[in-house]
Amino acid sequence: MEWLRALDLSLVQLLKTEAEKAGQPTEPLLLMAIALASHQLGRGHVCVDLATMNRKGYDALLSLPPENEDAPEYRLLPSEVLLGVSERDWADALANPLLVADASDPSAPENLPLVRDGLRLYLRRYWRYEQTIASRIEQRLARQSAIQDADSGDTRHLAEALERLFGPARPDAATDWQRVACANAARQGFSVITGGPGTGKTTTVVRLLAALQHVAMNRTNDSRQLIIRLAAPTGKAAARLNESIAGAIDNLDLKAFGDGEALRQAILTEVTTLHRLMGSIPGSRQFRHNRNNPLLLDVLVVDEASMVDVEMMAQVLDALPENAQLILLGDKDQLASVDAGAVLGDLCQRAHQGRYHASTIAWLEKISGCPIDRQFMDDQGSTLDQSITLLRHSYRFDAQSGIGQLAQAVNQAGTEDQIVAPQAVSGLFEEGYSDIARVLLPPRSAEATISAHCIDGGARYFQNEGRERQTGGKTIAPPEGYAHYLDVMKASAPGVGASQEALDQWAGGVLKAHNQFQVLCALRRGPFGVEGLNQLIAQALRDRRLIPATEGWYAGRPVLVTRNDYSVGLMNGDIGITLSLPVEAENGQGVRQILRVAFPANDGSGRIKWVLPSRLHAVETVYAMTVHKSQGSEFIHTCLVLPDRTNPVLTRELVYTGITRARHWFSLLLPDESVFREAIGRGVTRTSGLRAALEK
Ligand SMILES: Nc1ncnc2c1ncn2[C@@H]1O[C@H](COP(=O)(O)OP(=O)(O)OP(=O)(O)O)[C@@H](O)[C@H]1O
Repeated sequence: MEWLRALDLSLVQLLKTEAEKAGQPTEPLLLMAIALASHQLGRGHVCVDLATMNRKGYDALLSLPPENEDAPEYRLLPSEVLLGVSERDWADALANPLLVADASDPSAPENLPLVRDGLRLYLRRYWRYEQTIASRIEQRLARQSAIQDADSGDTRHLAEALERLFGPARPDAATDWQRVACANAARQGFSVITGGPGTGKTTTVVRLLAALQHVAMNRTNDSRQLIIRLAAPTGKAAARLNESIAGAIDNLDLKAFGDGEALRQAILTEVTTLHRLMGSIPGSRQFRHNRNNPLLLDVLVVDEASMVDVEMMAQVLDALPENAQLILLGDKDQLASVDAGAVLGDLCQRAHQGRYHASTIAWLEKISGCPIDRQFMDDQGSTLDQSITLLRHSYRFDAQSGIGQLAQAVNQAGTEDQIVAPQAVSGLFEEGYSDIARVLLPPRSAEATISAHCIDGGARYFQNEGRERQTGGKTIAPPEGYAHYLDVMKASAPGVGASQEALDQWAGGVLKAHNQFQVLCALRRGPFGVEGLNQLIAQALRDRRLIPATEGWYAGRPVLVTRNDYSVGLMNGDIGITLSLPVEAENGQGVRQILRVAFPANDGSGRIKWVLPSRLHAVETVYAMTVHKSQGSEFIHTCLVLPDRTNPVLTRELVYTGITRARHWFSLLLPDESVFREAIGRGVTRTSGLRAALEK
């Protein structure tokens, strides 16, 4: 069983030895279950659901074969090894009191390495994370707030704030889900606001914060300003939110509030990363803030929550003060976290159905002033369902936007009810949208086609070569490729003795130009993976003399930080560009060039952080990056390259996440159309018991 990792096998060996030492024999089937639980964790599943083991398609759920293009043909796949093993057999094998605790048995020891819940088998640590998340969310949902009483002073102030922020109520108009989301999130200690790109999550949260501050600052007996903190899982996502929040706060019309400017100041908040917020301790999985040392805040907003794994989510929930409010923002349809769990996806599984109780609808209609269609009513809905609001209208992508249409169609393709057939999604590329293009790579000249596209942006593949495109009254510049930032870098390079300000301005311009284009791909290895594409694109740039013919560090090299590095203040996912600065030679004769890597400071200030290449230990060249790594980022022109063969990594969520990284242009490069169709027909199912735990 070559598909098991060394890590899985050593865990099995360790537990087998321990059990044998204690005189408890271990059944081969139990060892297999442990190996599978460990293997699945490595693939992002919080546990293994043994009840699904013999089902068709299980090998794919196990992500087999793995993404390595050269993966050997396995002699025996799990479905073959386990042929004929029944649920009864698994249940018998798990009955091992030395290794496996039964979650339904309150007297089971709390130090056993494994926990079973029915036929779901967990490594204990992950079981604990899931339980912590479920119980902390439940506690928050059970807490009554004054706002839930429709006649309280707080509720009157909330309705008043919504009216001032959104205008007079219009019970005859279509539902304004942003307004409903504000009301819904304000009424409880835990809430989720989810929606696709441009549906107004940031706009909504800024209004929500203004409404919450207005309520808090107008309490008669305990008036005070709330301590609000905003956080995102990566530095890049935090930086993007910092920018969009600052813009949304500036644009907020607060004239209707007597104390408008004070309110604006009260919601001005810097976005930080979750790691910084929690106080990471070098070399430890623990944070300074935990249950015994809670965070000092009243409201915590976590953006890009789809990227938060179970471990981080459990630690954040544990460190929240009891009375604080937690608001998760994110796109439920995006790829889940790199590490185990799919918390946002699990929580929002039924978001599109609403499932609001009649009492919830009555309250929301009264406070928000918006009518809510009865199709969203269901008295059988869970308490969790009441806390979730889905924003359903994209303000960024209108009906003319191919990116918006494509993202929506991909999302709906291959779902149980097959709203859109995968073929119909491919058909969108032929329907005359000006912002999307598909390039079928000819087998003999695939490399040359990719190279040319990445250098000049492939405007020729877009309608009217991408010229004179108007959106929202603005003209959009045609799509660029990597030649653009390299041109900007050379054309605006400062001379010797340039001031720090001039250098920063130059670097800022180059970084902005670099953000015009990014190649994304699904895999790491192979000619269509990060490694192959990085080499191909770098070579093409060298051949055109756009970058020097040197390996290692050179002017123009874009790098991606792959690990948080607190000593230089860089976070996983940060992108910097290597620049060559002219300095006077020490002997005063002539000029020499020194290399520095310029990163955006990522604090919304627009400042530049200059780092010596030798101080960067975990970076890689980033002409191409995986879609996974691109989460939380956005590029003006995003180019997604798919491989020539299908692979379990290629899923609907991956394609959707890739498309939604594009702001104005999206191009899809692929050797084989069927790979795209198969990818969007395959959804990611991450096994977890979170939803079940919350609905018990
Ligand atoms: N109610 C609205 N009316 C008009 N324009 C709006 C409204 N809500 C949002 N917008 C505009 O739509 C764009 C996207 O909004 P916003 O950035 O809040 O969305 P988002 O969901 O946070 O996007 P992202 O995909 O970046 O996460 C912005 O330009 C914003 O000004």
